[in-house]
Amino acid sequence: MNAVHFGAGNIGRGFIGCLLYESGYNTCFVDVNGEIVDLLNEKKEYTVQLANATNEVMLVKNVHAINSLRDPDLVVDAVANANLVTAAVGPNILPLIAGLLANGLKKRLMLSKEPLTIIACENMIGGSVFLKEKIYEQLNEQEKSLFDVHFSFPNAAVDRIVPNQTNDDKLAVTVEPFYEWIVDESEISGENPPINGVTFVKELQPFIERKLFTVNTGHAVVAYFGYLAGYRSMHEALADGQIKEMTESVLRETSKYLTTKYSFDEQAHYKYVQKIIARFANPFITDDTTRVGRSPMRKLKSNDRLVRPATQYAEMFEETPIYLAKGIASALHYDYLEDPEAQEIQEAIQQNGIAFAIETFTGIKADTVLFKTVYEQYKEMAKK
Ligand SMILES: NC(=O)c1ccc[n+]([C@@H]2O[C@H](COP(=O)([O-])OP(=O)(O)OC[C@H]3O[C@@H](n4cnc5c(N)ncnc54)[C@H](O)[C@@H]3O)[C@@H](O)[C@H]2O)c1
Ligand SMILES: O=P(O)(O)OC[C@@H](O)[C@@H](O)[C@H](O)[C@H](O)CO
Repeated sequence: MNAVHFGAGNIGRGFIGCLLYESGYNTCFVDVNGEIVDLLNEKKEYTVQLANATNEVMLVKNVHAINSLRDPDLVVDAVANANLVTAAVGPNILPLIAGLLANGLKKRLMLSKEPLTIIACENMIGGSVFLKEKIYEQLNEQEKSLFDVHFSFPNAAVDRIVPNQTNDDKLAVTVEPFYEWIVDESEISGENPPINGVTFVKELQPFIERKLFTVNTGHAVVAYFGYLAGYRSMHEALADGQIKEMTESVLRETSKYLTTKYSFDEQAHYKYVQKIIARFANPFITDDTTRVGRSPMRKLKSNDRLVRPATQYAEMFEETPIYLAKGIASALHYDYLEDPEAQEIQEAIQQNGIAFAIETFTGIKADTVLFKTVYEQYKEMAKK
């Protein structure tokens, strides 16, 4: 079985590649990082080490790679011959891989009538459907109808903390032991693709919201509160009692929203939250506040981890989630020089003021109490 995976980065090698190998696939990574591509082609294997007391190391074999900038035609051929396509490139990059995927899938239709599943493994709601939309922008009506018959794009939720890597071996990845990959099988035509470790569900929404608004909301606020307090590592940030307490308060707000909306058992959800906070504090992992806080424009979007639970909470309970508002305000303060999105936000604030920035980046309506609270929290933080 052949798998093509776009993005040979942290989650690509450290999670998806690992499960694909264990499931018996030959995996072709597609990436624009020439060094990683060349190393994968030279070694044809890499290691994944668990960040726990065992330090267990797994060898991932049967891999090679294509540099999509250098050899786009090879990518088209690889997609045409694939039994499964996955991606973990980041939501902002999905539109950039859509063209090659469209060409690969068109070519595949000439070679095979077998159904094919394409899964975007990104931290976003509706990632695979978003990729599908970007691919369909490149098709005529007849091609769209054929794609509808042969290809499915089930949304997914992926969870495993994989920090930026600092190993001497550039291919080696250290990952937390925990993982979860949930795929919406209601969107799959034909058989579910055989992937060890994947949970197929009939309705993804509760799972992706639970993951995004617990793991990623909690992670993001530790990163932003931590960065503003001068911490560069997630450990330092979490060791600060005030930040830990504020993070727990944020997660109490998302828990109230999630358990009400999806009727989750409150005790079971509380345990889920505690487990996640313990994962953030895993002493065997070193993670940076600037990795976790990366791309604040993306993280502040109305459908993402900060604003969506806040607006939903405000609507559902007719009360303002004060700690989520603090989290949003802290993301608006995030000014890391090496993050272009952080710089864009800071420039917008300098040129047009914070009210403009809140409206522009979060989409929160100016006449709401939530807007006013974010505004006040931003000003309050600026005094410190
Ligand atoms: N790292 C984690 O803990 C984690 C966990 C769950 C989900 N995710 C999600 O997985 C996705 C990737 O995150 P990551 O941490 O692996 O990031 P990463 O930066 O380590 O990996 C992204 C990879 O995509 C490659 N890339 C960039 N442009 C490309 C293009 N045009 N074509 C092909 N490849 C391209 C990059 O070179 C890089 O190797 C994100 O959506 C992230 O939210 C990450
Ligand atoms: O990847 P991002 O930028 O959406 O979010 C940063 C981290 O919160 C994220 O990568 C987590 O480590 C991951 O989602 C854990 O499953």
